[in-house]
Amino acid sequence: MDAIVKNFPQTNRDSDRPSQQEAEEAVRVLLRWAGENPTREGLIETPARVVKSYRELFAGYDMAPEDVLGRTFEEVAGYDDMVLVKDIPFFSHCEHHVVPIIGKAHVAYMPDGRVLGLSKIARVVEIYGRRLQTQETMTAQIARAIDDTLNPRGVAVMIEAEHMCMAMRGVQKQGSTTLTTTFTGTFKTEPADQARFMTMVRSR
Ligand SMILES: Nc1nc2c(ncn2[C@@H]2O[C@H](COP(=O)(O)OP(=O)(O)OP(=O)(O)O)[C@@H](O)[C@H]2O)c(=O)[nH]1
Ligand SMILES: [Zn+2]
Repeated sequence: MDAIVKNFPQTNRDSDRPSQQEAEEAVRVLLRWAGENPTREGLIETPARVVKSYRELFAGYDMAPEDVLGRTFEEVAGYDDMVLVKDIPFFSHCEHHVVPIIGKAHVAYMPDGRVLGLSKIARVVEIYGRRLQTQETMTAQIARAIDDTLNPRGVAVMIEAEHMCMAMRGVQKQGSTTLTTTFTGTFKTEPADQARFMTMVRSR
């Protein structure tokens, strides 16, 4: 088993993937399941468009967080306080219904000599967002990826999101927000650091 599959068990190798033709046929079956006629003019190209958009919406299976987190900087004039990137918007899909999750991630860490390029934090959110998810898993995965690659003194991740599977179907509650947090290191052991993270996330 290669390292990527071991560390990121959701990651599917190309050899496990069905052919484009098989994927398009599956879309035709679902269109028929929904009550449609996939041979009508407006739907002829739809299976090809859907499978193409799946590669984009689920592009996170082809990316590994350690690739984007590998590059770090040490020259920060001794800066060793919290770095927080907040309000990172993301779209994901819930693994139960394959329906969108729409939310924002707030990600902070306490550097230990090294810092990350700021865009790399947003890229990690992208990688995990573009997979089938539960919000809890995604929150923990972002924290763990930064912890493992940067070895900071602590990581704090908060995600706030609306689950369309709760809004458009099922219980049909629009506008409810789910909040999840993962704290490691100093954010876990020092209540003051955790409180400062919360205050900074909430400040406008
Ligand atoms: N914990 C957690 N649950 C989620 C997430 N996304 C969706 N769910 C829930 O997953 C559950 C799946 O429940 P099931 O009873 O197996 O499926 P269901 O019959 O479609 O459930 P309903 O949504 O209640 O109609 C639902 O309660 C969803 O709200 C998530 O990110 N985290
Ligand atoms: Zn769902």
